[in-house]
Amino acid sequence: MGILEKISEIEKEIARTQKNKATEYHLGLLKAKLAKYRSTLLEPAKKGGEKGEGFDVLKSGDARVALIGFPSVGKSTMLSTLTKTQSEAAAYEFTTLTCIPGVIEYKGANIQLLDLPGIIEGAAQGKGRGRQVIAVARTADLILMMCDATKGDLQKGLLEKELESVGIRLNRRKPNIYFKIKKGGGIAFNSTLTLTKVDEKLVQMILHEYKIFNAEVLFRDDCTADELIDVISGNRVYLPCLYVYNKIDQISMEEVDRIARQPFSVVVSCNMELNLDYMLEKMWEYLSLIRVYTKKPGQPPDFDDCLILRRGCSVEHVCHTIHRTLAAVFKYAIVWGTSTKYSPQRVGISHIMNDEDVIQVIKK
Ligand SMILES: Nc1nc2c(ncn2[C@@H]2O[C@H](COP(=O)(O)OP(=O)(O)OP(=O)(O)O)[C@@H](O)[C@H]2O)c(=O)[nH]1
Ligand SMILES: [K+]
Ligand SMILES: [Mg+2]
Repeated sequence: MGILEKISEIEKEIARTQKNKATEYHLGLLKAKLAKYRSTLLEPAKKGGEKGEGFDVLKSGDARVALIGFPSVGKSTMLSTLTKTQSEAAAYEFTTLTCIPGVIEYKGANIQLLDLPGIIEGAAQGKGRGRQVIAVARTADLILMMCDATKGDLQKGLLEKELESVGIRLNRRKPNIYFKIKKGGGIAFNSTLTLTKVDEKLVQMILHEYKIFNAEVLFRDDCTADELIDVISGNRVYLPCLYVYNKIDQISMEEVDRIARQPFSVVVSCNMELNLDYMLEKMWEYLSLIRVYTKKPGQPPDFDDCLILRRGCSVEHVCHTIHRTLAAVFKYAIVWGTSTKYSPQRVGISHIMNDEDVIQVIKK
């Protein structure tokens, strides 16, 4: 039996197994098996097989955004509208066959936008260019999942399932489970709170399925068996995702309103250039980017040129961005903006910066 058949067998068995207390362990075990087989699909393709030609685009700029969606939802139209790059758009499916990079200039940042071939159900198992597209998606900082607003909610669910099956977790946090393989001592299992979704026996069974007999496992949240499997597998990526519903020029106002209210969703029309500004604003927010302006002593801040950093970054990150040796000679900094109680305020190297703060670094 091939891997794909094994996967499909297990999926079928999971589907027909009723979920209750008596089947809990059996299901947990099946899920662990499924995760193991699926991870073999992530391994690079063998020589002579499918190659990633045209897909290994170099990362550039401050962040990378990947356009993922079914064929003909308007991905290429979006790239051509938002960047200086033109990507062929047409009414037939699979117009785009490789990865086409463009640059969005927004709030002083250069954001790399990647147009990709459409993906379909079964993409994760190699249908179309599915595996190459998914490999690129894993390298992105944000997924723009584009759906055709005229086609209802089906596309979203199918795409999520494809990405989910190859270990891409959208809009979710990493499970708060401490996990460490040991040389001996058996399985040390603990939790910091009462667990309602797994118990020690299930955890042991799942670990044994992975042939792990010595490990320390500490649940710091009421996590599920699936989340434990994610942690053990270790090759999961956690990405923010914005669902972009295109072609709203084709649907009723009521329908537009309904879709726009869904979580993580924006509605646009690339052809008519409707609501793209709002989408860019959301994209910026989901990327967690911030702008920091620098100021030299006795001079006004340099508002023409900002540093692009991630939310939560410290003065130390700012120093490294300015020059790699600056942190070593750092004495203190003066910051104007919303991150301080007073403006200006003297801060240390671990101070956390906010969007649009101004900073002056004082050297030793
Ligand atoms: N009505 C309408 N049509 C659109 C809109 N955006 C794109 N289209 C049309 O949708 C069709 C497909 O657009 P593409 O940009 O080629 O779609 P794609 O997702 O890149 O397609 P593939 O590369 O084949 O996966 C074209 O005929 C576009 O003109 C829109 O906002 N409204
Ligand atoms: K198309
Ligand atoms: Mg295209």
